[in-house]
Amino acid sequence: MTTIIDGKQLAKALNAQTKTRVAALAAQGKVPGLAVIIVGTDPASELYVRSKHRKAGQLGINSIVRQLPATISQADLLAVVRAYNVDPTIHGILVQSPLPNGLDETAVINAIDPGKDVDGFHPVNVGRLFKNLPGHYPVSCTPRGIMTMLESLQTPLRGKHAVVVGRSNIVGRPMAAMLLNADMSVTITHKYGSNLRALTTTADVLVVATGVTHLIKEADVKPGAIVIDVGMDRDADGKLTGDVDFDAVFDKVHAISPVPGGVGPMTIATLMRQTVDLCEWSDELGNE
Ligand SMILES: Nc1nc(=O)c2c([nH]1)NC[C@@H]1CN(c3ccc(C(=O)N[C@@H](CCC(=O)O)C(=O)O)cc3)C=[N+]21
Repeated sequence: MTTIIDGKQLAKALNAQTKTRVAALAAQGKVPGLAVIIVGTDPASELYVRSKHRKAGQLGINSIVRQLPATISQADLLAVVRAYNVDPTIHGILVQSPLPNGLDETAVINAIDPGKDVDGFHPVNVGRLFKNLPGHYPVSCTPRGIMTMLESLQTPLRGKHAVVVGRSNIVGRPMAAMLLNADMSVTITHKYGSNLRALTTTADVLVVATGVTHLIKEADVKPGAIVIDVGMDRDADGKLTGDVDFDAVFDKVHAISPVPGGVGPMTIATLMRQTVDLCEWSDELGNE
């Protein structure tokens, strides 16, 4: 029997824990604060930002959405970020990606206080993750949520082989680091890999984040594998689907995450969790 890794259900459980932690902080007079900066009016970005804002409200997190015009200058955008850096009511700052053309996303990420970097995109936090440093720091929410999904299976990861298909800064690279930190052997490839199938068929854990609809078919997976689909693609009918042909691989694998209802809800739940983490850590991180 194949296990469907139900991201919606896992997100619900995680959000319940987060809500309890928010209540405990409230008893100390603390309210976690999240500032979401969105530049321009891209409908998909507005949709994501709205769902984060709604979830934060449900959990008792103080979420501020700051929508700025696409015509804003780089200097003015940096000034907005810096103002949140020194705002004691804000514990997490998120700049919705992608930024409109003409704005330098790297410079904006670099301007975020690493102690308020709720996306885990700042190079200081990326460096900590890649060095597997001890201590408290934020990491990228999608791969952190995927680690929670893998833990829910209660299958030992140590010594097993993970293959990550995708090398983005948001998913592929930090995912590989987290799996390596979990004592797995890790192979990173991407949609240009000419030997893709030779690699993916050796994966005990296969994480696919390419944006290529149904890139992974039945012949591309190892029997009994755990498959995590990070794709958010539209099929010919405009329906949301993943990078894995779910129906084709289903009977062959041990466990698989669906799209929708898999990684997406866990990304948002992990963002909420990490906002509360940053609030709890704020004394030691020196931003209060
Ligand atoms: N600074 C920044 N941080 C982000 O975390 C970030 C970002 N920029 N830019 C865009 C991506 C995308 N993203 C998603 C989160 C949840 C779902 C999600 O919950 N999806 C639902 C389906 C939603 C639908 O039906 O369209 C699901 O998979 O079940 C999707 C996409 C966060 N992102």
